[in-house]
Amino acid sequence: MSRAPRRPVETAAMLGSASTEPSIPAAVERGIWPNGEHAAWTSVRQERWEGELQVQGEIPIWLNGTYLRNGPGLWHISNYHFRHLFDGYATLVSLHFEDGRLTAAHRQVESEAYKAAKEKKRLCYREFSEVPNTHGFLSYVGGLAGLLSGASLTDNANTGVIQLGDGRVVCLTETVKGSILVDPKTLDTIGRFEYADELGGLIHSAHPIVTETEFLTLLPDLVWPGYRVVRMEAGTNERKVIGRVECRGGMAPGWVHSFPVTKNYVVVPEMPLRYCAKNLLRAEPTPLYKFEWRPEWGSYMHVMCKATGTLVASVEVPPFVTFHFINAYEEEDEEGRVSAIVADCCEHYADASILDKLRLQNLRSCIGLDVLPDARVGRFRIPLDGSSVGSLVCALDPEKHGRGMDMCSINRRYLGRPYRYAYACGAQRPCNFPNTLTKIDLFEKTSKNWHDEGSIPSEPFFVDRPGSTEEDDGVVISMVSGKDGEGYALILDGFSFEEIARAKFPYALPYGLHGCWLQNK
Ligand SMILES: CC(=O)/C=C/C=C(C)/C=C/C1=C(C)CCCC1(C)C
Ligand SMILES: CC(/C=C/C=O)=C\C=C\C=O
Ligand SMILES: [Fe+2]
Repeated sequence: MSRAPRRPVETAAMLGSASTEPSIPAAVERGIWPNGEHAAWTSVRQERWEGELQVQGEIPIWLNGTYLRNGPGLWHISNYHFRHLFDGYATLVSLHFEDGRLTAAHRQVESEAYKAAKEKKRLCYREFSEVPNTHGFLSYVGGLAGLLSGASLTDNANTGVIQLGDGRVVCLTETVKGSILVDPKTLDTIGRFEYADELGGLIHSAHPIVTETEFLTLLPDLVWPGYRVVRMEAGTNERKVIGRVECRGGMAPGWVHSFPVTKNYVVVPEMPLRYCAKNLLRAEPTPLYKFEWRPEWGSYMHVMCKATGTLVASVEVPPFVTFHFINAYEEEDEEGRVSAIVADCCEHYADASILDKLRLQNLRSCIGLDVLPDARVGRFRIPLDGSSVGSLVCALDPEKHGRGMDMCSINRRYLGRPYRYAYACGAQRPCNFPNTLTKIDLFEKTSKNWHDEGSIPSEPFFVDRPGSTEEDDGVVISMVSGKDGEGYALILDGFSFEEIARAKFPYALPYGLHGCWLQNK
């Protein structure tokens, strides 16, 4: 049984084309998108492009380096259209700043999944919600074996991009095999990042914590429900286990898209949104995809000492749903002993329906409708005094960011330390997706917001000014998909949150997820 295409073939000639000149259909130039779609949710026009951008305003002369952003930018193969935002093949975008000038480029990441789809003109690996066609019992068994061995899992590294302490640049997703080395100058795919250890594991957190000295991540264990906390020293490919956390509740670990750290501790969240074996095996997606909602299994925060692997706390907390932790830090009592950990996240009021709201059909068809579920800065307090319960509250009035918020960054120098400012996408309602950029002041409990009607900005990424001493002394970079088929790189001042420069791309780029900054040495 072959699947019927869900939507008519799009105009964008994509798989296979490698032209460096943008070819923009006349209708798109006039701002009319095929099927009335927004550029944010329309597949990237071509495999690659690079060129200099004209800058309006002024790029600070100190901003010297490259901002890389990854995301799922291609949502169809031939005439087969993917369902979910997270299914798209990875599109890597770069903005290279030098002496006030800006050159940009984008290029598809050449994962095995992408190359096979291009060659065979069909889906060949399991993506976030898509499963390749199977026929009959034997292929069901084959599918099961492929899932258990990891052979059928995608390596489509579409979630983020990081720079390791030794300078290597890696695109990542939730599957371990989807760790792909790229050349940040050419955006060429170099090849798979091979972990030189025996840890195995098919999935990991999409958001490792990366510093100059180490890479920390979580490997969820679906067989013996728990998480291994692992560390890879900069300059090596070898992960070593720091320790293991057993799940407190239920038969499967919770989804760990991200996790927070403090100076001395790794925090392992155990969400009620759990991996689900039955849903992993299904060919057709459920509203919670590979997961299930199990609040009765409890919600927990575990705290592990980074140096020793000792579990120092494991507390029950109210149910929560988060993709992204913002930051965490240690609180001390009068004697200077660490008495609690504060961990902040983009929290969706324990409502997992946000996952299904990220279906492309919903994103494309509900523009302007107020269907974005509420979200807040959720602040956990995890006591380290032996208490069994932690708390979760709003860190500020969610109205300050339009009751929507996700896709956050901070000044990286404050990672794991007390901090004041978070940058995120927020909401100006009515909307079906975050459509503003917000700077949140967690001391004053206020915000500054940027909005361009009809536009969808991607994650605001804070870059600090070399030599700065104030936390918000720097710029915030975002890439914006405009409503009329235009797209631009946007630079906001970190302190005032006012626009200081923008530079138009030759054509709008789709929405992207996470980025990193590579400082020119
Ligand atoms: C883009 C993003 O934020 C998340 C992507 C998640 C992916 C690609 C998850 C893939 C998975 C499979 C292909 C099977 C196993 C489970 C799971 C990790 C959800
Ligand atoms: C786009 C997104 C999650 C991305 C994961 O990497 C969440 C958006 C939430 C909307 O409020
Ligand atoms: Fe993410």
